[in-house]
Amino acid sequence: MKTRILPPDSNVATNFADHFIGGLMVSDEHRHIIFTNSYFKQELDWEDSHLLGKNINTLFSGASQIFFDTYLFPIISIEGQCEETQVTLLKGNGERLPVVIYVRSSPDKDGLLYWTIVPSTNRDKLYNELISNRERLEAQAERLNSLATVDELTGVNNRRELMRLSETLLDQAIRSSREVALLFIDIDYFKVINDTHGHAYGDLALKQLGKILNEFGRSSDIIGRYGGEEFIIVFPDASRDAAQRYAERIHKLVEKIHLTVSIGVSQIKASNATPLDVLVESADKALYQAKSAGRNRTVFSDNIQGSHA
Ligand SMILES: Nc1nc2c(ncn2[C@@H]2O[C@H](COP(=O)(O)OP(=O)(O)OP(=O)(O)O)[C@@H](O)[C@H]2O)c(=O)[nH]1
Repeated sequence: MKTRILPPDSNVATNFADHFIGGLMVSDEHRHIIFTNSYFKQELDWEDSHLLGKNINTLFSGASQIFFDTYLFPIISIEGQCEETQVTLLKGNGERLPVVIYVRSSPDKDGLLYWTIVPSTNRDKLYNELISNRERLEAQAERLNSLATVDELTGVNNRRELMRLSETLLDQAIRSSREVALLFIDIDYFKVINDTHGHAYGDLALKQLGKILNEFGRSSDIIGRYGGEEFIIVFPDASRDAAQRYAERIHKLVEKIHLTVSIGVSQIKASNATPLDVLVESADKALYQAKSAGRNRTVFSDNIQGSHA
């Protein structure tokens, strides 16, 4: 098949300009418009007679004109072109249209500038879609992360996250010879509450307790649901007195939602590198003592003595 080559004098260049998907324009050394393709008439509502021979400023917003003088023309005079710049074009009917322009000076140094003008509406739309997709994905990732770490019913850390955070806190405390207290909190007679008022009521009680503990703790405290009606709080820099006061405040707060809890407390002292599971086990034993001694009280693991709230 014979290749078809267009003769240099064919009018394909003009046709091409008129079929181009954006505006093509040429301005002279006085910044007067000397050529526009049919896009200006068909899509931008400009008559040739209103543009040809006019200053290019006719076509652009005041802010865009300032931008031309301070950026676009200086760049073109140095680099010969200015690529992909967003400005505001004024349509023949007065509407404003965000466009991206590419401007290139003529290599003949005759002062002519060749302008390509493409509406950026679609580009902006695409960009906004990308942004909102990204935000959606981030929100989903955050939700998944929260599902993996937060106990859905009570809003406190789930058991796995509780243990993970507690291990970290314990490691840091042991390295810096600081004290740590672990409070094992268990609702009293919760089975009776469930049996008397129903499981949904029991759930609500757990939810309220989770909220109270979350609001009560400092940001450095780790609060989590260890199991059914059991919660654990681990907090640093806890002297015995501080842990005692902490537990007493919990007893008081819990009364407000018509519950009582028993609390077992274990501690690590400055130089004593106790592993987390040993700390949990000691607190659990102290909790058992608190239950045996009549509930609604706190017992410390080191002396297994009752102390009424
Ligand atoms: N509503 C509700 N109940 C739960 C949940 N998880 C565990 N429970 C209930 O908690 C109750 C715990 O009962 P027990 O271990 O006998 O303890 P208790 O009745 O609190 O008695 P003491 O701890 O000895 O004071 C059981 O009836 C469980 O079914 C939960 O997510 N929602």
